[in-house]
Amino acid sequence: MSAKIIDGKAVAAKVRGTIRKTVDQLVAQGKRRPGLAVVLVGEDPASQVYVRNKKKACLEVGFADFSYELPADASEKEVLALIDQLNEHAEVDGILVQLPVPDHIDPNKIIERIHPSKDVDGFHPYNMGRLATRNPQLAPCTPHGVMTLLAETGEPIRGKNAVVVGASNIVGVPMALELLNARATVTVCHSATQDLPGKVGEAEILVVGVGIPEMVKGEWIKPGAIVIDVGINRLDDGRLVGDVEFETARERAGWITPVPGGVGPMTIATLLENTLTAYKLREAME
Ligand SMILES: Nc1nc(=O)c2c([nH]1)NC[C@@H]1CN(c3ccc(C(=O)N[C@@H](CCC(=O)O)C(=O)O)cc3)C=[N+]21
Repeated sequence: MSAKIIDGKAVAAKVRGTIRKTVDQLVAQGKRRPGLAVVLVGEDPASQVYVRNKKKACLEVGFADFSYELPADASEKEVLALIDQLNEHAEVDGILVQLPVPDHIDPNKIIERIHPSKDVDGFHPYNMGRLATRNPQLAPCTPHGVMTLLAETGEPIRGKNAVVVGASNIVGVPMALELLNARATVTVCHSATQDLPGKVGEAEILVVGVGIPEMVKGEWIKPGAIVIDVGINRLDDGRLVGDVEFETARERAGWITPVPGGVGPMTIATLLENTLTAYKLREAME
């Protein structure tokens, strides 16, 4: 058996098309465009690529782009002052500070300074709390994008054994909450987990986000499982691979996401969805 491929690039393009239509309608009604501010501190080459992709997607759907590039030695105070300014900015609906930030800046301070109604990353404790209490407003983009990909398979989630490998604030934990809210039975594995292969082997839905190239082996996977690979690892030879050993995993899985072209493009499409949600929230308040 060979798994069906979940084409994240295609699903993301479809989502962008829907957003584009909504924006066109807003503009036709004489309303302003949704606005997204992406803030990059420093010159990390990978971050520069991601930020460029976000700006491109933002313009493609007709959003206004308010982007800022600060030098690597910008102080925490300066970044916080910029966030204060963007929190007040009438035409900015979403604020995203690209992570990681340089070492002299505390990422938690940055995340908590963004007003929750403009927190399109969904990283603020307010938005994480809303997700944890089953009343999500702006949910973290990668896990929410994964839910869109799962919906695309047409396979039910309710009652399934879901295993999340990785327990980070931005992927594993919100992913577990999303799956729990969809009524899966959720196991979260991390670096202290015993018998990872055994746990993975019980997954009917497997989501892996650890940042270790090809760490989950194909032979661990339950035949027919849905495998979602959140990892994006650049190898020394330039190849881009996920956290799952793709070629062996696809022999056993029922569905699988590729890297690249799987979860990555969906994360950006979900960021645009969140920006539109933030716009609607603010417009209703005004
Ligand atoms: N505040 C913040 N929010 C983020 O959402 C955030 C962040 N910081 N820091 C870094 C990570 C990483 N991330 C990606 C988004 C899209 C792709 C993506 O589109 N990848 C393509 C191409 C990858 C490539 O060619 O390098 C793919 O997988 O097909 C990848 C990675 C968002 N992040």
